[in-house]
Amino acid sequence: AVTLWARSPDTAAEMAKTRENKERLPGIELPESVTVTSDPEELLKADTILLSMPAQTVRAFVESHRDRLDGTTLVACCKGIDLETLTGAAGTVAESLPGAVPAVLTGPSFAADIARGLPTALTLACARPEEAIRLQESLSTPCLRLYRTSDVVGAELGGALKNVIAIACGACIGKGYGVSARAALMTRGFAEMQRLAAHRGADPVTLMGLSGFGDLTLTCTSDMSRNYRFGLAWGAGEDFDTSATVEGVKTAQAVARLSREQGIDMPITRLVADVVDGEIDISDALGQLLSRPLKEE
Ligand SMILES: NC(=O)C1=CN([C@@H]2O[C@H](COP(=O)(O)OP(=O)(O)OC[C@H]3O[C@@H](n4cnc5c(N)ncnc54)[C@H](OP(=O)(O)O)[C@@H]3O)[C@@H](O)[C@H]2O)C=CC1
Ligand SMILES: O=C(CO)COP(=O)(O)O
Repeated sequence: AVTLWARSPDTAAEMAKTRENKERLPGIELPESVTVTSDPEELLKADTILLSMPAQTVRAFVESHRDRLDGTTLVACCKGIDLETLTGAAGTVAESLPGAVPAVLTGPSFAADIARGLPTALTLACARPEEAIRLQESLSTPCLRLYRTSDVVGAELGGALKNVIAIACGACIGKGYGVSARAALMTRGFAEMQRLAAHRGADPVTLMGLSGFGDLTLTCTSDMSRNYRFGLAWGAGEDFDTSATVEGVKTAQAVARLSREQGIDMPITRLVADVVDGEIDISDALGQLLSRPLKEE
């Protein structure tokens, strides 16, 4: 049985009545088998909980429901790095809930595509082999093919870091710099992702898979992506809906801090953070990238 827990009783009641989330996923009917609730005690009944919320909200959520979540398998579906602790959601779960099993579900996928039953392939990461197999089997469907890895750190970082590069790519296109420049940003952005992941002990192979290269490709080239669209609007000097979840903004700030503190070369990510912080504009950021000393690839 699947239960959809919403934090707001009004939202849960509306979804239970209309079988739709008009704000978040309009036009998609909830399957009959899904029960909707806002009762936190329902969390106690679950053997597996998928955390589908913005990355910056996970820590407070986990802490406020600590007693209801400890001992459960928690699958992080969010893609971001916590601005205060500089960890991803699985890292937050591991630190806050010693009895829980952290896992990650990530990879190239728009919610609207999955909800429509379009074919999708994702990465399921869990350090415990038996639990990884259980999750892979129970979350796969005829349209949703899950690949398995034990590299939680690598899977989590790929999904978080690509959002920052997607903002840069959107800005590049929005500013009119062209698709060749975007290909350069994607490739050199991927090099930054690999560098940080290696520093964190991730397997480079994970980054080359769905959760890294796969999601980078999707997010940097599709205007279904909020991170990419945010960058597009930024580059074009247009307004963007501030209520939209654009994970790459805070993740850029978090990762820029991490790269400075740990001495990891991540020029694109740092410049996205500088532009977010209003320290430089996009043309200056490009100028800085192009004027760096020439080096080996
Ligand atoms: N949308 C997509 O296509 C994909 C999204 N993701 C990732 O999933 C994560 C969530 O994104 P998405 O669902 O699109 O974002 P949305 O902004 O559409 O929805 C956020 C959800 O989180 C809930 N929420 C917000 N704050 C809290 C909180 N403090 N405690 C509990 N629940 C909260 C919201 O509830 P409420 O409605 O009450 O505000 C809502 O249900 C992000 O990290 C994103 O990168 C990953 C792959 C695809
Ligand atoms: O992660 C995603 C696609 O895999 C969703 O991207 P956005 O959060 O940029 O919309």
